[in-house]
Amino acid sequence: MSLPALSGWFPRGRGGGRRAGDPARTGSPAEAPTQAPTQAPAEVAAWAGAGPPAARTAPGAAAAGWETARLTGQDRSAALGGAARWEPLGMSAVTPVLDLRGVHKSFGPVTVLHDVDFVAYPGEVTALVGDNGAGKTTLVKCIAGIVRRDRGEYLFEGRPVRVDSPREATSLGIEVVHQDLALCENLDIVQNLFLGRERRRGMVLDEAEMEEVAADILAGLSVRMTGSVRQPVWALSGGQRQTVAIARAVLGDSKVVILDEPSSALGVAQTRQVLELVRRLADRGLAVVLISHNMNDVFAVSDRIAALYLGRMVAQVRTADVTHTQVVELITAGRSATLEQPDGRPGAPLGADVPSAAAEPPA
Ligand SMILES: Nc1ncnc2c1ncn2[C@@H]1O[C@H](COP(=O)(O)OP(=O)(O)OP(=O)(O)O)[C@@H](O)[C@H]1O
Repeated sequence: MSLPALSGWFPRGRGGGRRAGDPARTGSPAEAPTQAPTQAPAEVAAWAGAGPPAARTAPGAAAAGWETARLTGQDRSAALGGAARWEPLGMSAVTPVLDLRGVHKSFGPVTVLHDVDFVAYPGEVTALVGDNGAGKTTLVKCIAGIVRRDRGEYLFEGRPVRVDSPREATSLGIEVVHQDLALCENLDIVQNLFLGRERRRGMVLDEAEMEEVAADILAGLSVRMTGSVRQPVWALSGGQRQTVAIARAVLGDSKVVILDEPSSALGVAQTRQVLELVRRLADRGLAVVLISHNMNDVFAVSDRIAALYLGRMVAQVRTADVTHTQVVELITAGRSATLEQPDGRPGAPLGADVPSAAAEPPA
C-alpha cells in the first residue's frame, strides 16, 4: 500500500483545527476570559475524584460540555522551571461526542475503574494512555457497551444515553477497531468491509455496488491499495490490514472510532501511514480515541491526552500543553512533579486521597 504523503505532515498541527467560538482550543488563556471561569476549590477537587459524582458537573455544564483541567500554554514555560499550574477550563463551546462521568467498574472484588470522567470531541484525536492494567480496555469496553459499567453517567452528543450492549453503541455510531482487527483472512477486502451488512439487489449480493463503495471509501480516506479490492486479506501487509479494519469501522454512519493500539505490530513506514489515516479521520469530523503505549505516536497525532493510572483518570489535557516527560510521569506514577493538582498541591497523585472503592458504600 502506498499513501500519498500529507503535505506538511499533519498540517493541522496538534491542538490545531480551531473552531470559532471554542475558547478551549485557542491556546491562550487570555483569549478565553469569559468562558473559562475560575472554579471554586471544591469544584476543582471534585474533578480529581474527591467529591460525589453529582459534584462533578460544573454549574450549567451539562449541555455545553465540561472539560476537566489543563496546564495552560502560558504555564508551560513555568513548568520547565518549577511547578506548573493546572487550570480548570470551565465549559467548552463544543459539545463532546462522548462524555462519561463518574464511571465505576468492578470485576468481583477488584475495582478496575474508579469514578472515571472521559470526554472526546468531534474532529479530535484523544489519546487514551496508561500503563498495563490501568483500565484503558475496560473503559473502552464500557464506552462500546461490551462491559456494563456499575455506575456513571453516559452522555452522547450532550444527551444521556443508555449503552448496555455493543448494538446500542453501534447504533449511536461508535465503532471499535480491536487490536486483533477481527478480519477474516480468507475473505477479500470487499467481503471484509461489508461482512454482516452486505448490499443486496433482490435476493443476490450486489457485488458491483459493494466493490464501488469499497473503492470509494478507500479513496475517500486517501488510501491507495496496490492491487485489487478483491485480494484476500491474508495477502495484505499489517498496515493494509489495519487500514481495512479502520475503513470497515467508518463505512457506516460512525461518529466515534476507537482504535486499540493500531500501530503496535507495524514498522516505521506503516505506522506513519496509519497515523496519517487516524489524523484524516479526525479531520473529517470524527471523534477518534486512540489507545497507545507509544508516546511518539501519541504526540504525533493526538489533540488531547487522557491518562489513566490504576483505574483513575489522573489528567485529561491538551497535547500541546504537556511534555513527553510529564505524560510518562502521569502514566507511571499518576502524577507529574511539574504539574499541580487542581487544588494547588504540587505533584501529589491525583485521586490518591480518594477512599478505596472497597471502603465505599455500595452504589
Ligand atoms: N473480565 C475481567 N475480569 C476480571 N478482571 C479483569 C477483567 N477484565 C479486566 N480485568 C482487570 O482489570 C484491570 C485493567 O485491565 P485492562 O485490560 O482494562 O487494562 P489496560 O489498561 O487495557 O491494560 P493493557 O495496556 O495491558 O491492555 C487488569 O488488572 C485486568 O486484569
